[in-house]
Amino acid sequence: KVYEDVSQLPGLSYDFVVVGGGTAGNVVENRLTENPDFTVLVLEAGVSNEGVIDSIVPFFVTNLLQPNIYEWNYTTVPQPGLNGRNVGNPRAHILGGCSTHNEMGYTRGSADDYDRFAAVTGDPGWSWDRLLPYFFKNEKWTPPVDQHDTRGQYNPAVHSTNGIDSVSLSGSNWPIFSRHIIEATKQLPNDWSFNLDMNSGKPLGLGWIQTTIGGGMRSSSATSYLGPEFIHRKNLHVLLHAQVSKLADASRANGKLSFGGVQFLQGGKFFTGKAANEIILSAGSVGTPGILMHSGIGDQAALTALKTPTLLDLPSVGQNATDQPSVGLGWTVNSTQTLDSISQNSTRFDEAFAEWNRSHTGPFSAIGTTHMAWLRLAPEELGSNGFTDQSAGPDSPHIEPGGFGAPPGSHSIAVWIVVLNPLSRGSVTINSSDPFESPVIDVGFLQSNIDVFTGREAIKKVLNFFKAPIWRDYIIAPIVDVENLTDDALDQFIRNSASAAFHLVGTAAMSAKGARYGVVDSDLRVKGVSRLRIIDASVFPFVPSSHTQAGTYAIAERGADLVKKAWA
Ligand SMILES: Cc1cc2nc3c(=O)[nH]c(=O)nc-3n(C[C@H](O)[C@H](O)[C@H](O)COP(=O)(O)OP(=O)(O)OC[C@H]3O[C@@H](n4cnc5c(N)ncnc54)[C@H](O)[C@@H]3O)c2cc1C
Repeated sequence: KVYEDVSQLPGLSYDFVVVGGGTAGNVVENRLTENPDFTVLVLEAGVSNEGVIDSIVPFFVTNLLQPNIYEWNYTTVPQPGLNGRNVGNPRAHILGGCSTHNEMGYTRGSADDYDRFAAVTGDPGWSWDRLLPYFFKNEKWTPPVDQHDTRGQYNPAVHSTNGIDSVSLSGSNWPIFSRHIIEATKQLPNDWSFNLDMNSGKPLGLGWIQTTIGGGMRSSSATSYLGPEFIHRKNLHVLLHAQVSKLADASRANGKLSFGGVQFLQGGKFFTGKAANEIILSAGSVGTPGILMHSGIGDQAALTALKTPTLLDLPSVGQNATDQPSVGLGWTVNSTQTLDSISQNSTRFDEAFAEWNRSHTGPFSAIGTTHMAWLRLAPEELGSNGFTDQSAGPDSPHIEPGGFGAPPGSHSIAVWIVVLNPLSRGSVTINSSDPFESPVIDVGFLQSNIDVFTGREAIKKVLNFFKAPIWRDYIIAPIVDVENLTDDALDQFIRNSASAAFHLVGTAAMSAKGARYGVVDSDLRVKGVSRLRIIDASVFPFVPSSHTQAGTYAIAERGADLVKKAWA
């Protein structure tokens, strides 16, 4: 059951306390409470997702990214690589976490990505082959809401219809634009081959977008893992408006640190949720390292400077922060079949909303993006410029010219270009001993020249894509003309316009047991602490060459299994 007030809870002593009812947290709590003998308390700082229309209607996705109560409203520190600009770093403050406000793209990444996880942790359980069953446990492949013929748009063999979180092809495509896109893959088969399914472990090429949408509505970890068939379990208690300040009741047994509970604030008062078995941090790539540091787990020198007593010197906490820089390009087009024809026209907007209210169909049932593409730079392109390949392997893309179709203005199309495997790293740290102060988020964007080079080559590839003959009568003009810029000018364009893809990971990264770096071991246990695990996107050792929710779900499914087995 979901509770709004701590006084409604039957008590504060549980077998497990999960911090954060977000994307990963809700998977963990669902799977743990499959065992009726386990009691689970979930502490979520944010608000309820019930009835939040901007979260339910896929077309309204960007409304949630404005400063509002559903957001922690973070920005990064000024980024030298972005000529001193800071960029937004949205994090959801609502049940379901970022799965309740993200852009719903469902992309797993490459098999190489996860095989690299297995290699750096020394645990084959994180390899693609061993994680695929966990992707399947999460995914409930669902027909698109318009029931269109999906043959030739995905490969059923790499999907599961038995999971919990709905994934579907778009229920509203833009036929003219889509025809052009697919024709362009035929005209440029070498660089832009068609890929039937980007979620097979081999994502290279261009294919139809898959999204976490079911029946024309967003499927989040809150609507799926806490759906009606689960939320009434007697052993599952989810408390909203409960912001965790730190781990509590520290003790040492056999030289190992452990915590008996979690301190949280609600309605101006502090409480402690007690965990007899384990505490699981699922507060995300910003929240989790912050809670660790405020609990005295982190770099000793930094904690001492803030007069926070160090209980465990673990310098990797908050380091290795990785997000993907992204730039947008747009073109005005010779077509009225563009999103702005709805978003800028109140009559058509009202019609589309009425259709969605009637049947959850029509343009509001989808996000407006039709396709995604995943490309590699040639090894010799990197080598001749003195760079080393940062991708996880030969089937992994370096760049995503994704999000084809979203409009920046009137009768126009846009492409978002993402540098998928940045070499630059940043950090999430604290500069106050007050746990309710915002953490310091530094995404370290474009500090490494290879990241700027990759962005520049990506832009050139996208410009070439729109030179395919099929676009001749469709594209009118670029919104910002970067065609004839020198490389130096293009680099400045990137530094002046890049923002984040919002795929922050790695701030509590896994490493091999015994490694002298990293925050959790390959069983997701915090190194040097007993009965404390981290299960969220912060444990990724590298950002996958994709968006991050599918990987987060798979990690959470396996993480929950590890916990269940430990306490079986
Ligand atoms: C705007 C945006 C768009 C995105 N689009 C996509 C996309 O299209 N496709 C994709 O694959 N990925 C996307 N992502 C990334 C993806 O959604 C995230 O990587 C993933 O959801 C992270 O899951 P998580 O469980 O680690 O954290 P979250 O889902 O953020 O969960 C953390 C939860 O912990 C809570 N919390 C934090 N601190 C505390 C505290 N102290 N006390 C109590 N509770 C706390 C938060 O409120 C939150 O509910 C997007 C992300 C953003 C922000």
